[in-house]
Amino acid sequence: MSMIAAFYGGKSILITGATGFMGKVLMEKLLRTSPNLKVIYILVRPKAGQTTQQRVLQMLNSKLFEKVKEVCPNVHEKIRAIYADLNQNDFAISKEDMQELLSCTDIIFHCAATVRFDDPLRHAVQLNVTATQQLLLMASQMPKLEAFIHISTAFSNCNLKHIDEVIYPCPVEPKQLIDSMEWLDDAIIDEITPKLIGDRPNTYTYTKALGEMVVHQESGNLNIAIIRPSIVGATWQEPFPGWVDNLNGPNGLIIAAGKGFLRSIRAAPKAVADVIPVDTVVNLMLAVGWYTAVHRPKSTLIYHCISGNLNPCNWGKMGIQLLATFEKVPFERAFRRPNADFTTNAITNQYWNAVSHRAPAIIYDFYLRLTGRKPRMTKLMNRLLRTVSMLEYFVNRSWEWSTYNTEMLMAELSPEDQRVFNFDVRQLNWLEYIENYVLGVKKYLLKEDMAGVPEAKQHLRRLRNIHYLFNTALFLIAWRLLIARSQIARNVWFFIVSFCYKFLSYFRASSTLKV
Ligand SMILES: CCCCCCCCCCCCCCCCCCCCCC(=O)SCCNC(=O)CCNC(=O)[C@H](O)C(C)(C)COP(=O)(O)OP(=O)(O)OC[C@H]1O[C@@H](n2cnc3c(N)ncnc32)[C@H](O)[C@@H]1OP(=O)(O)O
Ligand SMILES: NC(=O)C1=CN([C@@H]2O[C@H](COP(=O)(O)OP(=O)(O)OC[C@H]3O[C@@H](n4cnc5c(N)ncnc54)[C@H](OP(=O)(O)O)[C@@H]3O)[C@@H](O)[C@H]2O)C=CC1
Repeated sequence: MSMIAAFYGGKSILITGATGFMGKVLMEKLLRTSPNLKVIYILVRPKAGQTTQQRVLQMLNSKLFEKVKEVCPNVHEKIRAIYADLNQNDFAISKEDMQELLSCTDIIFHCAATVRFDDPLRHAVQLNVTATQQLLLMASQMPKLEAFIHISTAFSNCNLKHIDEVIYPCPVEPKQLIDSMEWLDDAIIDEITPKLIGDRPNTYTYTKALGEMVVHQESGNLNIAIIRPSIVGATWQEPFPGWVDNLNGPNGLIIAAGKGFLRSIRAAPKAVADVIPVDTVVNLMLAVGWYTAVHRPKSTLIYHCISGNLNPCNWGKMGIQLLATFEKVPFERAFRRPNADFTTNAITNQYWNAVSHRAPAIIYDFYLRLTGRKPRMTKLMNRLLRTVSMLEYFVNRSWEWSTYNTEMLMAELSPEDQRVFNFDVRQLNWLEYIENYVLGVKKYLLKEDMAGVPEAKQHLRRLRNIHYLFNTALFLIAWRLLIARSQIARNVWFFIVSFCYKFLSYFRASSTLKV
């Protein structure tokens, strides 16, 4: 019997960010392995015209939750959605709901965050710092609370090369920053943002670091742990391989590469691609929740959830495997044939962006205009290149994270728990994982049917022929223009033609002699 699964039995668990990528997988695993848990409270806001209840229903009816319904048919009853907006005071939770949360919660998993790299500092501070502070305040009023698990990111200290399982000091006091956000206007905040974030690449990593500092400062008597996952990718094994549901991290780029929009990237092929499957992160979260509540470590432990030091894969290898999979199971209606060129040189990158990305987009828009349709490819390409430029920081560097706490925890688990809550990434086969990842992107993000694969392959063959034709035509035109303008080119041309003629004559003469 799994000790961890038994631990969650009968518990009331509060999850923030449950509608997000990680939150959904966490809920699914909890319900599947501990169907006798008491309740999962989730803080949900209405969104895109849907009420909180509608959102939860839609989520539970998705493919991700199909398996869990077999072991826990009353899954709807186990989840209690609470209207909340983490940007509001007291999260805009009603008095009755707040009372219930305060008196009943046993464990908190704090996953909610803004993960956008370009969020204005005010918004990122509000969600990643102030909301964490408010949640800690709430937690301190929960008499039954056994553990508070805070999800940060391995990149919160990405300005360092080697990162230990400690909280590093921030150049600014989080409380001072929170206070200043109240009286500074947006224009001034935007102006000082680059100075504040310093050598971090964006407001996301900066505010996640501040969030950790707040957790450290306001932990009081709470039993707290911090988990720092690296780049979270599709599921590895559970509930089934390859599940993804948003365009963050590698997902958007896999689509862009598979559809042939993105054919080269400024990235170091040897840099470690520190991707970690979402189910691995969730298994570690649940193990940490159990360990923190049961063993009550004296200080806040930080756990790095990364793949690089145990089972490294690099971007070059990932690119090759992606191409091999696109070959086997291509995405439908590709714009161009997939390709994955890497360069670390900024000028070469500009060149490839112009030739391989912008020029085809302009030509395609010209074709759309000619056929009476609205041009759209240039706009799409500019947006994609902007996204790629924001991710470049993470694909041109490697980091080293120490993993003593994660390894200690692995050793603490019983063999059964090591199996059910497996977070040992050494067992991951990258080639298989990447293949399933691409299949998952195709099925769950692009909603493409496998029946369309032969047609997609046919389409790629057509694109290859168009590519050859286009290149031949371009070469002939360029050559013709050169011959018209340059005596040297003309001489070279006559030399090649006469050489070929002589070669053919010799070949014909020698074959006649043999006869
Ligand atoms: C040559 C080929 C290559 C070969 C292959 C080589 C290997 C390939 C492997 C790949 C290497 C992976 C490197 C990963 C590094 C991750 C590092 C993470 C480190 C930290 C991890 C964390 O701790 S935390 C999670 C990370 N946090 C994000 O990852 C959010 C990012 N994101 C945003 O910060 C905003 O998204 C941003 C971008 C501002 C746009 O902002 P924006 O306002 O312009 O756009 P919006 O987001 O509003 O979206 C507008 C439309 O773009 C669509 N779209 C959104 N994202 C898209 C996307 N990535 N690719 C395409 N399309 C995307 C969206 O679906 C909308 O489509 P529509 O308009 O049709 O609805
Ligand atoms: N994905 C990754 O690669 C990595 C993620 N992380 C961390 O993991 C955690 C989860 O990330 P992930 O699941 O990928 O992120 P998502 O963007 O998928 O989910 C974010 C969640 O936060 C919720 N949220 C955002 N704003 C509010 C608000 N004002 N009120 C209530 N809820 C809100 C979202 O709700 P809604 O659905 O309403 O928008 C959503 O449920 C984050 O803390 C992130 O920093 C760390 C490393 C890597």
